[in-house]
Amino acid sequence: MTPGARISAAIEVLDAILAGRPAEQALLRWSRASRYAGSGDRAAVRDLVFTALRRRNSHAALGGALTGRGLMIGGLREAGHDLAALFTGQGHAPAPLVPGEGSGSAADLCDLPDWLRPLWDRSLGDRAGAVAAVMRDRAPVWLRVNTLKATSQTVIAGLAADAIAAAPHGCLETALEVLENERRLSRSPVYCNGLVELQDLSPQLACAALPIRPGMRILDYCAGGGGKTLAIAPRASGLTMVAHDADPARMADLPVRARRAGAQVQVTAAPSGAFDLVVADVPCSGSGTWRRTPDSKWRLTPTSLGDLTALQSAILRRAARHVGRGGHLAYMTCSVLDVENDDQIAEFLDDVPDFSPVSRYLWTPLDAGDGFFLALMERR
Ligand SMILES: C[S@@+](CC[C@H](N)C(=O)[O-])C[C@H]1O[C@@H](n2cnc3c(N)ncnc32)[C@H](O)[C@@H]1O
Repeated sequence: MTPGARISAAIEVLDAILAGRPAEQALLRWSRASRYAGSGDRAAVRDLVFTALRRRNSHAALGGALTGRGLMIGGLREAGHDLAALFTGQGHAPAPLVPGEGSGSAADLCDLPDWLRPLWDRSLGDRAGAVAAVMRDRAPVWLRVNTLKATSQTVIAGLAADAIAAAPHGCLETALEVLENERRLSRSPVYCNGLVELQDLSPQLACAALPIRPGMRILDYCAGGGGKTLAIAPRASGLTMVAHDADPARMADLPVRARRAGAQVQVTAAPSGAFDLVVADVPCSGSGTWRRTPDSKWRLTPTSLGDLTALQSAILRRAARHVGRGGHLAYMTCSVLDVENDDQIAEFLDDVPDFSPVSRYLWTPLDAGDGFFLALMERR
């Protein structure tokens, strides 16, 4: 596909997203209907679409309209492209610009929904503007070394053999940032043989901050695909790892992933008995991960956020019942919003007096990876 044809495709996909279709679905539909598009074309169109969604407000302002065409004009203007050379109307390129099109300004615009700004500002204080600005960019790719099978050094060497460059984080040696050729990862033996998992830095730091000792009984109460379960399993010997989720289908791949990682995990629909540590990685707005899923930033509404906070509160209380005396409860979200984080913990500690706070972390892209929250509490 020519550069102009890729832009036309991105315009079509963005229009479908603006009409309400989730981004992944819209991309998949376009890709199925466009057999002529190679893998490079699909990756390029995806990049154009995701960049436009990350910067939706400012690109719409620069492009003069909140439409696929407006977003692409705004994005290409911001990146300094020659619009006349791309919008030619020739072949599959978009129609030429009409006079005045694409002459808007985006000064002082923030790429967050307007209704969310007060919550965002209250949650992040003097970091609010800087975190919002970083969220306009692509997130780096991080790997977690599976220490049941490999060391960071062997992984780095194995990846290098596939021309993939990776480097460890200064504070957590088992977290590797992929610096070059990330698209080769899915075929690399290091990845296929379970020596690494794709996992952002911040949840890795959160799992590393959990108080884990050999022989503990640990319940991952919202296990989903098992990202936290598999990050915790290598941390000590003799752990009993139990994974639970209200939607068992979300855990369908967990046994295969655990086998590939060499980890022992019991999957259950009904956890029983007391645990030394219960992890509640609750459903959330994902506001810390909007670099990766930028369309969810525009889909979130005050109502859906209210529904989420009610669910988080209920899960936290249910998960707490499984913590034994002297055990810990770890509440996690990939959100930076107080209403999902500190406010939840403050209310919980007021309501459930046998828990006391131990520690609290809020990572943001300014100091780690995605936005991620962890509150650790102890049952007296
Ligand atoms: C943020 S995701 C978990 C991600 C997972 N821990 C990981 O690292 O891959 C939240 C999970 O909570 C589950 N969930 C929703 N309501 C729940 C409930 N009432 N009890 C337990 N799990 C619930 C969802 O099905 C979803 O899989």
